[in-house]
Amino acid sequence: MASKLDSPVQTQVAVAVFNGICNGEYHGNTRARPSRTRRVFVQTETGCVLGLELDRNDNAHTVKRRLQLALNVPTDESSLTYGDLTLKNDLSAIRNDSPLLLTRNAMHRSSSTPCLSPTGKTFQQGDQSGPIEILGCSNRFAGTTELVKDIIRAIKNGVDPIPVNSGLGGAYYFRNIKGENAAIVKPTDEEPFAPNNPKGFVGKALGQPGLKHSVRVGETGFREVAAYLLDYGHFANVPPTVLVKVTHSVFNVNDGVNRNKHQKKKKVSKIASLQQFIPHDFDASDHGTSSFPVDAIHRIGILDIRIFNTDRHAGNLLVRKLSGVEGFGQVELIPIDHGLCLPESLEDPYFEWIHWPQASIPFSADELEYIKNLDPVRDCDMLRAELPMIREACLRVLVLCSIFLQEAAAFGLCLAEIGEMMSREFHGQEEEPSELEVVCLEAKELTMEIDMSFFESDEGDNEFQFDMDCEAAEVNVAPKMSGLFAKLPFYYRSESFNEKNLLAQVDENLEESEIQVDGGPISAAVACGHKDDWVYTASRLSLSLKKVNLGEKGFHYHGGKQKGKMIGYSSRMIRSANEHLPTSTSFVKFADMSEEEWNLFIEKFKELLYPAFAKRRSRTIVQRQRLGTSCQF
Ligand SMILES: Nc1ncnc2c1ncn2[C@@H]1O[C@H](COP(=O)(O)OP(=O)(O)OP(=O)(O)O)[C@@H](O)[C@H]1O
Repeated sequence: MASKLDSPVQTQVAVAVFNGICNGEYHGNTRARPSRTRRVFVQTETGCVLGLELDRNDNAHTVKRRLQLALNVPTDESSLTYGDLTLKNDLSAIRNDSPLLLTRNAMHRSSSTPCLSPTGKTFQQGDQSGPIEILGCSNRFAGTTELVKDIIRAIKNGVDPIPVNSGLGGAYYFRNIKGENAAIVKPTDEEPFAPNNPKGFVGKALGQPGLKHSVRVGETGFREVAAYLLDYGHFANVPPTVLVKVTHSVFNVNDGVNRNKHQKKKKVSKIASLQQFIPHDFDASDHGTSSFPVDAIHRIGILDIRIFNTDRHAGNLLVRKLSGVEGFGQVELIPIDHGLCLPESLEDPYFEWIHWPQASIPFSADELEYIKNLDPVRDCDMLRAELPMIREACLRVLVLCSIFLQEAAAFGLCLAEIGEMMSREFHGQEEEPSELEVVCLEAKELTMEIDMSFFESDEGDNEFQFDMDCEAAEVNVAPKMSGLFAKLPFYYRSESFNEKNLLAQVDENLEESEIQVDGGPISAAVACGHKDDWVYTASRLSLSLKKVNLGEKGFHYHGGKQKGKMIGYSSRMIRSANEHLPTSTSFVKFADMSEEEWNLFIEKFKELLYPAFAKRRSRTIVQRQRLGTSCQF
């Protein structure tokens, strides 16, 4: 079959239930769907959305055959994916209203065949379904249904959406019948670097690593929804957010040479996040932060830590002045833009609040209670049910960060300390793993069986691979290691990289390190009740450092693969979906662990946390002593 993939996306055609059009069964949105069918939305890597009804007898092959008709691409040249799953045959895991991604296989992707896009005239018609459809039917979205109805009424009355100028991605204010902003809609194919980004940030296909390497292009939308769903009880004030299929002519479609040619003429359908518009006065970058309530910052910070937010800059905190006598001078904070949370592996997070004084004030009793009651396992189950396309690796980040938060808060660390432990430090061009990452590296080593033959130096590369047992290298290594060692918990550090000395150092440090817990100074070891674990941990130091390459370009962690075998395949096939992510930017990955390894890893992770917290606490005390009393609250 002759593929016509070399034509760029000329129209981003929404084909409502196009199989219905093909077989003459489609009767618009009013058709009662037989219970055995499910509707899915197939999104091509260029952002085109095709509605499709699945019959009970359908399998991946029959679906691809139907897509072949629409897109004129041979079925063996494309893959159909659903979150972590590459659909080979069975479609039973697919839920109603799910978005699937159709991508061309790598060998068929070249600059001369750039796009999967509908070709036949049959498919070049407007969407016959509603202008906005919520994907998923959970009662958690009940509040948003009215909002969507208001917007649909406005659209039908000619109140068009308005493009938002700020931000890097495509975004649109959808309005109510009075012309007031009611929601902000962000199409997934208009994100930064996505094919239809209207602001010039293009160049990647959906599913490829995006602005943040561990968040794929086209996958910020469900993250926005995840943040809302995780914000139980509206604790952090995330505005209601849903995933929608939305059809309108306002959206941007890049068209190669004739960019945006059809933008104003054609209705196109997109998968997008839709978030309630919250009227506000400014954002946190426009205003001094001293008036920001402590509890609002704590609540937003707690959310940011749970979801490992990599994008909490001041522009993503809206500020609303409270009116009335009681509210005079007070403000409300509204956190927005959670598209870069829950990365597939640990990155460098960004927490604007980290140096705000409010973040150094201890958590209140209510906040501690909220943190204690978090249940990451339940959170994952909820997200799997509501957002079945979410990747398992993202859920592992959620679990890890929730545990980290719970243990840190129970230990007595404040928000700023927890945020600092999660943040990387940069020395010149070099990026160092965060304290959290160092703990993860160690926990991973304790979890995995080490194949010593893995440790080989990279020939022809300037990077130095640290080998703790190589005494000859000690003198040279020490200066280079100082950066990492500064980050390592003190029980790891030793001048001579010798296990015996390490243990001695551990004991010495244990004696020296007195920390304040509940008002009284006690030794870190006693406070944590983990002294034996510490000794064990120190004896394993060599293992964790051996996989950290040090060189002029910084640290590179080589985890996951062992010589002669691949470790960590889970039954859910999550690793295969992770292959496109560049390794250089992540020190720690979770996708390459099997269920068993993951569970063991979490156990080890928990064991290692207390000494790391004690170390952080002692650093904080030293910092405060240096700064004097002016910083005390
Ligand atoms: N829920 C909301 N209510 C009111 N205004 C909003 C809301 N969400 C976003 N905005 C406004 O729209 C602008 C762009 O939104 P947003 O920052 O989410 O887009 P973005 O393209 O992801 O931006 P960035 O490049 O900063 O990541 C914001 O600066 C803010 O002014």
